[in-house]
Amino acid sequence: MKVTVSAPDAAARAAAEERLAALATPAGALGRLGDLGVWLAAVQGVVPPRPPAAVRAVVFAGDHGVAAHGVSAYPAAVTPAMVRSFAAGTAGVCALARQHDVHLRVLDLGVDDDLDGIDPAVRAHKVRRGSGAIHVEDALERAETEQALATGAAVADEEIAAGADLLIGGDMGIGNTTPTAALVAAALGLPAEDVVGRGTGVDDEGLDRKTDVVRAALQRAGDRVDDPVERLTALGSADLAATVGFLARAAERGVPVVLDGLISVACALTAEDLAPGATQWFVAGHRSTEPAQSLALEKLGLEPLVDARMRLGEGSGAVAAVPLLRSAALLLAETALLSDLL
Ligand SMILES: Cc1cc2ncn([C@H]3O[C@H](COP(=O)(O)O)[C@@H](O)[C@H]3O)c2cc1C
Ligand SMILES: O=C(O)c1cccnc1
Repeated sequence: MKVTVSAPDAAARAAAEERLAALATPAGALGRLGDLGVWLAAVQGVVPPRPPAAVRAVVFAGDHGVAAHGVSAYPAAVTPAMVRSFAAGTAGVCALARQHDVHLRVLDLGVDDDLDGIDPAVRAHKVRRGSGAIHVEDALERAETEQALATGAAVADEEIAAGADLLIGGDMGIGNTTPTAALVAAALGLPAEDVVGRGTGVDDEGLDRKTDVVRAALQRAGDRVDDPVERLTALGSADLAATVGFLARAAERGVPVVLDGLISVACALTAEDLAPGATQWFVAGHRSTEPAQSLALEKLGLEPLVDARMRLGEGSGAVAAVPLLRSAALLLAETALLSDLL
């Protein structure tokens, strides 16, 4: 099930590069903001680019079987509690989203709770409760992976139909830095020790347990991980597969995406396997403290915009980068040309 992705507009990129070089600034003085303006022109197909005005973020929530095996500093009960907090607008990313005028919605793909009383729209896409503990069993049945991938793609279509000109996929799910570290290790052919980080802040014993879980999961999955759908079935979860489907569909539809931390970037790495070329539509919002995120970004050839030692997830690092994207577009649009001043 390969997805076809077109390249961003090469003529717009070339024209934007030319305009950037002609601005009344010393050559290269805008640094990453200059590159970002050029990228925006290429993905929008217009020079100068428009500042993204309809930025829409979706938080994909789900629980992870490994959470019962000492891999997180927090209990799984936090996941449904946080989903209620997202719905109430009180999660960390909600404050950032309000500040930067980003539309945010949360969807339960696999929370291990019925979430009684919550807005039914939040639960409408649920695939299952929780996922298999990946060191002992598959995370999902293959049909569930396919359902979650299709759901994520449909959600991207909904957001694009609502007018999105920039998309963000966020995450909520205690334990999710374990399967995402495993997804990165599997995609890059790296051992567990290289990818595992402290997530919410596990101590040294927790880090050892987490490394053992990832090692056992990789061993158990074997070469099934060569196929991205099998990789998600063995090592992922419904929320992660939906995020992959969401990112792949955004690229297929030619809508740019700002990536977040480990969860987002691990899903982008998987989306690139499913939809070769998808990364051309992605920009890295921030650098997480998780080692697997940096390894995956390097593989994708992406350099993060913000490096603020954040490790929250939720899409927060991506939302925090939105003002830089808007600034980059405005700089390219509103700065005079040096030749007009002399
Ligand atoms: C209160 C709270 C809010 C969060 N918001 C995002 N995460 C993040 O931390 C978790 C991943 O880390 P680990 O793999 O160590 O469990 C996920 O829920 C992720 O969304 C949170 C975690 C907590 C505790
Ligand atoms: O990198 C992330 O997104 C991250 C890190 C720790 C915990 N939750 C998310």
